[in-house]
Amino acid sequence: MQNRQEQISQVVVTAGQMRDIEERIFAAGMPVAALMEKVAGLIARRIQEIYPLFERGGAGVQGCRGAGVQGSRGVGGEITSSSPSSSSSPLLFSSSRVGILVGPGHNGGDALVVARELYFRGYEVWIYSPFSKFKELTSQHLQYVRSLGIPYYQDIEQLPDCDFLVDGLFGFGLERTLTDSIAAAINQLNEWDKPIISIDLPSGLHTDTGEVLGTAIRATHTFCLGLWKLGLLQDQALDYLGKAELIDFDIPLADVQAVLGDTPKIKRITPATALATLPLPRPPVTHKYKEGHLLLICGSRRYAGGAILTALGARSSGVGMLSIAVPESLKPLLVSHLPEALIVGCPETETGAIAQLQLPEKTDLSSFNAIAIGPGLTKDATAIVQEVIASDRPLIIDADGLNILAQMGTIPTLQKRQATTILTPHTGEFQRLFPDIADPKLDRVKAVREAAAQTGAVVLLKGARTAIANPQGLVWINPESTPALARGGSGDVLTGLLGGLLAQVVTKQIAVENIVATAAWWHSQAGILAAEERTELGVDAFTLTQYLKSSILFIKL
Ligand SMILES: NC(=O)C1=CN([C@@H]2O[C@H](COP(=O)(O)OP(=O)(O)OC[C@H]3O[C@@H](n4cnc5c(N)ncnc54)[C@H](O)[C@@H]3O)[C@@H](O)[C@H]2O)[C@@H](O)CC1
Ligand SMILES: Nc1ncnc2c1ncn2[C@@H]1O[C@H](COP(=O)(O)OP(=O)(O)O)[C@@H](O)[C@H]1O
Ligand SMILES: [K+]
Repeated sequence: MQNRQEQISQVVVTAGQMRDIEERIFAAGMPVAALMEKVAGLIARRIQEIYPLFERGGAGVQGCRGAGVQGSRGVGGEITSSSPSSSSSPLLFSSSRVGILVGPGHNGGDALVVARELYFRGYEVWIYSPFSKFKELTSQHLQYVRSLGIPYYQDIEQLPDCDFLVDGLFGFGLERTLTDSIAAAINQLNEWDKPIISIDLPSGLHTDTGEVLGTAIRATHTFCLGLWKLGLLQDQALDYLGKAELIDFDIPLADVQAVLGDTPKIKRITPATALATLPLPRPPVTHKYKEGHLLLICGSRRYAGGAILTALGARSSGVGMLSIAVPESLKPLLVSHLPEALIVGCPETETGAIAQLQLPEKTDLSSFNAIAIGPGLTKDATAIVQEVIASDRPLIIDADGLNILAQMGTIPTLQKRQATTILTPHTGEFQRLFPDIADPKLDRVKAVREAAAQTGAVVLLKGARTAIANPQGLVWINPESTPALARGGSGDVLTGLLGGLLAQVVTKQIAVENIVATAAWWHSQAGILAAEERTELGVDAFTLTQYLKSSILFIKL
């Protein structure tokens, strides 16, 4: 049984689902005001950790940015206080200065409670809200903070210079495109280039698609409340989120289950979900053919490197046996890079692509637990793509394999397949495969779901937040990655890794989409680790294969 924290960290909700979950909590007796108090208290405490009071005049300066106190646009404040962080000798404190952006709904209410708490902790607090009508609870909080003497501005130009801002303009209640003065204010706030902590989500983002509704706050931190909102896991939102974290406010799992129920779920891949699928530990008594036999079909005279990278990705998976079909002329090259693999040299077309599969004697496609085809093939390798699609083997199709599949007619071709099929397109390949599915850039999760439903395949749509769907509508999203992976060849490595993993576990009653999710997670974690050690510029595809093998990844778990 997974613990609560692990279960909560997998959950992804839409605005509608979040509203229904909250409704259940309120209907069960939790007062709305009490929940707001609790949530905002957690936010205020987290803010104090990230931006502790700026301390002046004593030893051990612990403030976040000295620049905030000098060179200010507006009034700087100084108070003498014995705050919880003071030592026995009285110190002079200069409070950190916070601008609180308040919207008309409960996102604004959360922000006002944060304002009050930070004020009492010694921060210098200013409130900005251009609205004249507020929800009742929000209005009460506004009245109270004003009674405390916290300055309140309706014109953005009047808001004094701050060290950081807290964005409580809109949360999941945003329904319409932002225009006019509020849009202008958001643009102005972004131009100030101050750190901004967004409550729940950066104001202006669509909660489900991550689309920018006119304009949006560019946050440095996003504190997602209670459960991960789907929009925060969509590529188009990433530029706006900064560092995103979940503020868990103890939503009962029973309420989450009651709302999400049996409907297909969207889930975040976590280290625990990835680990559960890895073929570890190995049984003590085993042999190479029991640990999976993968056939890779890849490469051409033109794209020899793609074959090497795919093969190195497969090697990193720990697969028991690796066979690699390449054009005959590439055989010496592959042997020199992967001495342990069985290299199958195949007859070539005039252009140097694989013309047909020529397996060794006593071997046919049924000898393999899985096949991965595509990287570096060129579009001249049509015959072999047709042959493996017609086979009954678990199959991964990538790169030129996908382009050939698109020419064959994606949906009618795949509907005939009985065995497992996995497609791993990037956005361009996806559009060629599925020209009738609405632009995947606008809602990647919806697009990948439709693709899986139409083909009966598991579809992995590559991107900054790779999304994986099975034909029943279950979606996994990879919540962590690095732009260091945006380099030629890193997709080839993923195909090999996934192939090797699939060959090892396909017979173990593990859901195929879980295997795909684990490969995507492993690939990204290796990229993150490599980028930490070598910067985002240091993760070429070959280096990535070295990091895939790093045991640190699994020791971390
Ligand atoms: N009830 C509570 O105590 C809790 C509050 N939470 C907070 O409440 C938020 C949701 O609150 P709400 O449902 O009030 O919604 P929001 O505060 O997100 O925004 C809704 C308000 O904005 C207005 N609005 C929507 N689109 C607009 C536009 N384009 N231009 C101008 N005004 C627009 C609506 O009329 C409404 O007044 C969450 O995001 C979260 O911050 C919860 O997360 C936690 C529990
Ligand atoms: N900005 C990014 N952030 C995280 N991962 C990325 C980013 N851009 C690309 N990737 C990952 O890098 C890989 C690129 O694959 P692909 O486009 O097939 O490249 P290639 O065909 O050159 O190998 C995919 O796994 C993708 O998810
Ligand atoms: K917000």
